[in-house]
Amino acid sequence: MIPARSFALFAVLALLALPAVAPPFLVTLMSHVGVSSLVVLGLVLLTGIGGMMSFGQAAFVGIAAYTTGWLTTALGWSPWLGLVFALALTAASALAIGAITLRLGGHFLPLSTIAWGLSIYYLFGNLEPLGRHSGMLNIPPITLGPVSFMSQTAMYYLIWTFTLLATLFCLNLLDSREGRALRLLRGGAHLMGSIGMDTFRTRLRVFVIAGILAGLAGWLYAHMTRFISPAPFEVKISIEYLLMAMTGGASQVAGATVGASLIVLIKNWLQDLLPHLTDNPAQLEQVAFALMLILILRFARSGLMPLVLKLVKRMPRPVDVQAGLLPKRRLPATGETVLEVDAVERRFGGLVAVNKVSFNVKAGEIVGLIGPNGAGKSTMFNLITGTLSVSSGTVRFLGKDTRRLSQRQIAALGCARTFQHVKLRPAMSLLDNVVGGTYLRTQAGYIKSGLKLDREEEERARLEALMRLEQVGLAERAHDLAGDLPLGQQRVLEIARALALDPVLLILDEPAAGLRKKEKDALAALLRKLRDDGLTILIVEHDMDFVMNLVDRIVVMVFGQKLREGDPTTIRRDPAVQEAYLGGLA
Ligand SMILES: Nc1ncnc2c1ncn2[C@@H]1O[C@H](COP(=O)(O)OP(=O)(O)OP(=O)(O)O)[C@@H](O)[C@H]1O
Repeated sequence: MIPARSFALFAVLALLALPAVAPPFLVTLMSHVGVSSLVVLGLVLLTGIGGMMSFGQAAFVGIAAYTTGWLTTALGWSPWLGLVFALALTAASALAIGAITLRLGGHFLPLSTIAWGLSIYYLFGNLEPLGRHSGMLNIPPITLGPVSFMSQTAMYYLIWTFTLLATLFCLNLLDSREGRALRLLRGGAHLMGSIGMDTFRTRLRVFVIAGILAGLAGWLYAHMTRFISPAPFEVKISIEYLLMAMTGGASQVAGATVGASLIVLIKNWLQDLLPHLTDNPAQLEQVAFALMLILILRFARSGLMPLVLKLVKRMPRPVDVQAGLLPKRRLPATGETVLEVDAVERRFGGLVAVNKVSFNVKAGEIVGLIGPNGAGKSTMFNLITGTLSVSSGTVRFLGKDTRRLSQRQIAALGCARTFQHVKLRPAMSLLDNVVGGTYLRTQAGYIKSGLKLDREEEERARLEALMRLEQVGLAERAHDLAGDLPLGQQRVLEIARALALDPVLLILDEPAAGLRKKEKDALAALLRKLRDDGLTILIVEHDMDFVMNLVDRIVVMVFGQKLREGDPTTIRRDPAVQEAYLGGLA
């Protein structure tokens, strides 16, 4: 196995040496690979990692190519000014299109990408100043001071400089605060909202980044070929970009270059071969690509990167235990009211899941919310955390009416939660899952992260996560994948992530489910310690021994209504509660 850095260095050196040893046609072909890699890099972020399918990326390549083409030929501007305007226009188009279409769920989003991909393509072919279907000729080469990028070799080096820098930017980004938000997108809006991330904004930002990468490719393409027409920007070419992403391995940054190399080389080989076999080589080429797509979907959904990664040794980055700590919030004094639930009602159509329930939670206490299945406990949690809106009544958290606040705004006030059905990213490490919980306590944005200027803050966030893992007893497995933990331990991992928010109120939905006796005892000891340190805890749990020995106060719900409220001993003896539980508490 080769260390990852040596492998990457070898690949870069091979790219640098290629023009010296390879025939000119291969250099040109590899320039095309570099350009395509940029588009595919955007697709890796957007589709492979973010889970949003786009059949319209070629249109963004076209917007940039036509912008720089027109500015440099019709107005005689410098290609560098062309770059600025090309990227600005692609980013603005992506922002506008994304703002309208990214809220569409399921297959409506990919369908809409086909729609705008087609519209933009037809626009290119019908606008007189853009040369209609004949396109634009005589686009000038890029120059930089005395250097002209007229020759294929010079252009090759320029393209690969941009491609490698963009790859590095994306790698840095994915290992950062916003990159984690992007990697959590597939975990869903509830998971993201619970740790203060904004699903729509994250989707929109990655959509714009993918657009900008396609724009950069378009600018390079226009000044490399020095002629553009609508054909390379149609939906068919967008599908080829998707094929490249899937061939490489859609969730791996390096997969962009691997996939682009393979598909561009195969396409070139087919273009040489097919004219000997048929009178209609273009159509047969489409058939060959369609077949390849089907075979990849059937047999190698993760693409080629898993094979490449088998050759590479990747060590997890150790946590810097010397890094400083993240700022902590001031907790309310013991006894202050943290949560007020007042006559809260939630209806689902005709069903009243929560019916005029009222209770308070004070700072520094552990309150248990119990009741038989279907009593409305999880719904109550969802109302408190903003996952659901109340039908009537009020919820106040730290004195603030939360009815108009989003889930992430409530999380930002200091309300952290775990879920009845665990919401983690199984393919991310325990540490990465927990670092996600520090999102609201850190600030680095996309540019800072991509340029790796976020390291000090990032190390603090990682140390915070390690400390939370230590607190829940999972530090030794920090670099294992979350999906490798048994379900009970995954619940404990969710607690570590919630603690990373530095909350005032911790809301736990069945945290002891799936734990063994010793693990339950350790969890109870941890929760008591957290309470003694000033944290307020609200817990739903079916294990009555666990609850009764842990909590200070209990609220009992039955059929959506509050049945009783009191200390554990009183509640345990209450005949109405015993009846509701069919004797289970006796
Ligand atoms: N999104 C929803 N749409 C329709 N009905 C719902 C929805 N969520 C919950 N319910 C219904 O509301 C009632 C209360 O459900 P809830 O999950 O809050 O109960 P619970 O006390 O948490 O139960 P359990 O202990 O089994 O998790 C149930 O009848 C449930 O079917």
